[in-house]
Amino acid sequence: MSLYGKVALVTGGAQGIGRAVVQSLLLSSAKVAVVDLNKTCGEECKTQLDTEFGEGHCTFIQCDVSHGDALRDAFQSTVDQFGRLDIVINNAGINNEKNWEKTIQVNLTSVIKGTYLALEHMSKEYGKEGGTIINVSSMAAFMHSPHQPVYTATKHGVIGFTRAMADASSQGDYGVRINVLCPAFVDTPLLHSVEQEDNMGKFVKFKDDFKLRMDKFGVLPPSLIAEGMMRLIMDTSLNGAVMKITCSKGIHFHSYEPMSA
Ligand SMILES: NC(=O)C1=CN([C@@H]2O[C@H](COP(=O)(O)OP(=O)(O)OC[C@H]3O[C@@H](n4cnc5c(N)ncnc54)[C@H](O)[C@@H]3O)[C@@H](O)[C@H]2O)C=CC1
Ligand SMILES: CCCCCC(=O)CC\C=C/C=C/C=C/[C@@H](O)[C@@H](O)CCCC(=O)O
Repeated sequence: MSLYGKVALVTGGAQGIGRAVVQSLLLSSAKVAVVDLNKTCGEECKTQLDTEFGEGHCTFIQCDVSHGDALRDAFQSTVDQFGRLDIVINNAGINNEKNWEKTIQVNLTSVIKGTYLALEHMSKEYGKEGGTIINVSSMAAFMHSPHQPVYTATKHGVIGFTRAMADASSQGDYGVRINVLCPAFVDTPLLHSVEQEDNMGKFVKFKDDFKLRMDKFGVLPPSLIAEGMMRLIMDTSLNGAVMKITCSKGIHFHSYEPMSA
């Protein structure tokens, strides 16, 4: 299915998982706003994508997603440049147990803010045409470990928030599908931050345990996460889905017990 005429916004889109998703969106003919803190990486990314896809298909907006007004401006700038918004990927994330308050701001608060801003631009509640939102969590929300307590907490939070918002969307007739994606270990720069005391603080001493888990469970290519993301975007039957991507089971979904009294 083509995404011709659709406009996407990807936070943390300049490298890693976000960069792979941007590539897939452009290959499907969507227009894409790459929203990222890293100016150098973002500008390099745009130059490469302009060369590959031609100018005018993507834009780079430098923005710290944890600054609420800046994130609001990034959404507005996307709509100003491309005329509409249909797909929002709240992907930007960090792994910092030392500055754990920042980890909560980037990984959870900004995902909530990004979801609310997406709804302002896409929900029928606001007179808009509908759309789809994907929030990025992690398998860390299902398999906790001693080296990332706050990171793990934020990823649990992303799942709970997304599932509740998906119900709000269906019951409130927002016309917006809201799903969550949980990758296992992925080969990106973030994965290497686990070795650094600056990121992990006192939990850095558990890095060998982390590496053992990586050896045991394997490391996924970012392209497979992009493939899962495209499935969540294209499959219009999905709302409130929790997609997991692991080496052992590939792309699959978590199933929950039905709600009981
Ligand atoms: N790499 C992995 O093994 C896994 C990653 N994830 C999640 O996937 C998402 C993407 O991670 P990766 O691509 O691995 O990381 P990465 O570090 O390779 O890329 C993250 C991107 O987000 C940007 N970013 C960071 N803080 C930002 C901020 N405040 N405002 C705007 N942009 C910001 C960075 O500049 C970077 O371009 C994160 O939410 C992460 O928690 C989930 C499971 C596994
Ligand atoms: C240093 C920051 C990077 C953050 C890394 C993560 O977010 C990593 C995710 C953590 C755990 C991954 C576990 C993977 C397990 C699977 O391969 C599988 O064995 C689990 C199967 C369970 C299932 O799919 O239901």
